Amino acid sequence: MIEVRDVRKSFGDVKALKGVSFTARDAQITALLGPNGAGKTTLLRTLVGLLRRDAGSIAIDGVDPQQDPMSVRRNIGFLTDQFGLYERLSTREYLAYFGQLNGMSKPDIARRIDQVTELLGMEDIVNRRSKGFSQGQRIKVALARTLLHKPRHLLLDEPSRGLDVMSTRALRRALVLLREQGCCVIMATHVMQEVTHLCDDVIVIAQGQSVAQGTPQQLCERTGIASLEDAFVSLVGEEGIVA
Ligand SMILES: Nc1ncnc2c1ncn2[C@@H]1O[C@H](COP(=O)(O)OP(=O)(O)OP(=O)(O)O)[C@@H](O)[C@H]1O
Repeated sequence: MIEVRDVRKSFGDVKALKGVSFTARDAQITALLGPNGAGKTTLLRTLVGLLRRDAGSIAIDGVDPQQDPMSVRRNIGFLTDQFGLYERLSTREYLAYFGQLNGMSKPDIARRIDQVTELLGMEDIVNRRSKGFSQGQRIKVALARTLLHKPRHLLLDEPSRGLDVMSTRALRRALVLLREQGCCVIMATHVMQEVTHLCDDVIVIAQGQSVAQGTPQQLCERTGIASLEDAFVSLVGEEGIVA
């Protein structure tokens, strides 16, 4: 479970987070919805302890990532917008390296590489070096790395960008499986269809503030609007300004 209370973060004069609060539960996929520049990436980076918050509290299964970053990172998979692939390593070598960093045994690593390769349909690239990989291929490798150690918490920053239809479906299947296994998934996305079909809970963030949380249906009921996309626009205002 991830609990966030009144988290604030500025970069100089830019107030990226101005008070974000929510709870993301285990065995749920929680969408983080917000306009460009709303603070989603900043929030995710703060949750894993890559950025220091200025104020507020964060508890990941009760642990503050600022107090104990290593223990939090062992239990988290984080897909960022920067994939950080090593071009001279094959996908298999790259995944094995991260498996070792996460303290997995060799047989475990070999088994999991086979599983994520099948899950994400990566058979064609698992033995290729990543130099020259397409955007979709790069994101698959990064996703595989994120899933390899079966993290208790999964934070995904726009995971389906650049994926083709088959890969998007594979990603959704992988997330549903993780949810069944009790994983707490938070996913920043702009794809409303993904939210409607996949997500149990939605956090709406605008201008650095959390403005609403609920199931897609609850957000529609709250705004009196049938479509989630229109409800979202109503909640954040046409210009991304909180209604
Ligand atoms: N390192 C930084 N230095 C200065 N400003 C930053 C930095 N990182 C983020 N910001 C600013 O903080 C605000 C929130 O940015 P963030 O990337 O978190 O938004 P986002 O919701 O992820 O946006 P998008 O949907 O466009 O990816 C923006 O105004 C951005 O310009």
